[in-house]
Amino acid sequence: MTTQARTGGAAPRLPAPDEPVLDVSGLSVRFRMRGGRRIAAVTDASFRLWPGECLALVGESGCGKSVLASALLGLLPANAQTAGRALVGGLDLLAADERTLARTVRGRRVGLVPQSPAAHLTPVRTVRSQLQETVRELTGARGSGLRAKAEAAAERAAFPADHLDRYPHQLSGGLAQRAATALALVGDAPLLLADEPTTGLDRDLVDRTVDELRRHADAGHALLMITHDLAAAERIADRVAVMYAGRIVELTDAPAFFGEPGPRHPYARGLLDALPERAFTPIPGMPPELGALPAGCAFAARCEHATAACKTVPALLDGTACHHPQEPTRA
Ligand SMILES: Nc1ncnc2c1ncn2[C@@H]1O[C@H](COP(=O)(O)OP(=O)(O)OP(=O)(O)O)[C@@H](O)[C@H]1O
Ligand code: NI
Repeated sequence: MTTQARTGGAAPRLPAPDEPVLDVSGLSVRFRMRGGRRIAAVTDASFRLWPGECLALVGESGCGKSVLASALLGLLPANAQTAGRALVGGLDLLAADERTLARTVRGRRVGLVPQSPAAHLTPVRTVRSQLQETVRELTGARGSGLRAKAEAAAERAAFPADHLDRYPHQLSGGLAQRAATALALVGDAPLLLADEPTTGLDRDLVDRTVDELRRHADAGHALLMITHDLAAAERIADRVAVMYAGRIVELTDAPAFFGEPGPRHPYARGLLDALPERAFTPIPGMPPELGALPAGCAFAARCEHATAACKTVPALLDGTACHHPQEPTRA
């Protein structure tokens, strides 16, 4: 499915600096499976995103990051059930019907750099043609302005001009990624969701893409950046949200997270300590199945600090959902 809207008109204005661009509360997503099994992909996520802010959403593969983003765009499959609220400019994205999502949300209020760009590009059309169509739909540009705007969009995402006449199957993963980023920036949506926007790029291009996304945020847009790449997160983010088994377990300022005093949730500490440039010590054990979550804290089975208290689910208090938040001890 294309994530760009299909009708003409100007992009919505950016909200005032004192209004959140996105206000998510109690967002949960369940997948109903055959045999009555339910997968708890996202549970009770609450956060706000402000104009000009980048929030990096990090966590191991399968913890629910992409499902959270898909829920905001109404892109979940039919067996998904959502609960909670996600307000953008007064509209609850979780309650909006498909027509509203297609006409006013995707590409306009909320842009998406999808996790699998190749699957989101139209296979039978060149990158130039897709960019021009998106520019026409989302900005109303016509005639010669169209070509120039499409080329400028490509340039912003470091997509080489001499590859614009290629078809998606003629692109490497990294080039498809950049084409998807270019498409996502066109509508100038107040909120941009970037799901692993640097996958398949070498370090220079990671930095270039991240810096372009940072400029996009600095221009007043809100950016939710989903990534495995903690170095990229450190480079771009104002705040960091750590997800574990479908829940946000830590939500804190990026400098405090990556520097001093460091994360307070033992899982978040473990994520950082697993980095080669840090302790290079992986967290022992595996995350639980989202179809069979334990009662209580989902991290307890892997946590050296776990006690009987961890048999209940900890609330997110002061940015950490843990019964034993770690106090700063780093040297
Ligand atoms: N359509 C679906 N039906 C059932 N389960 C699903 C569906 N889509 C996703 N899931 C499950 O939801 C969980 C969260 O998936 P999600 O794609 O959000 O993970 P992620 O954090 O984005 O991982 P990655 O970093 O690998 O992209 C996974 O356990 C996944 O198997
Ligand atoms: Ni994902």
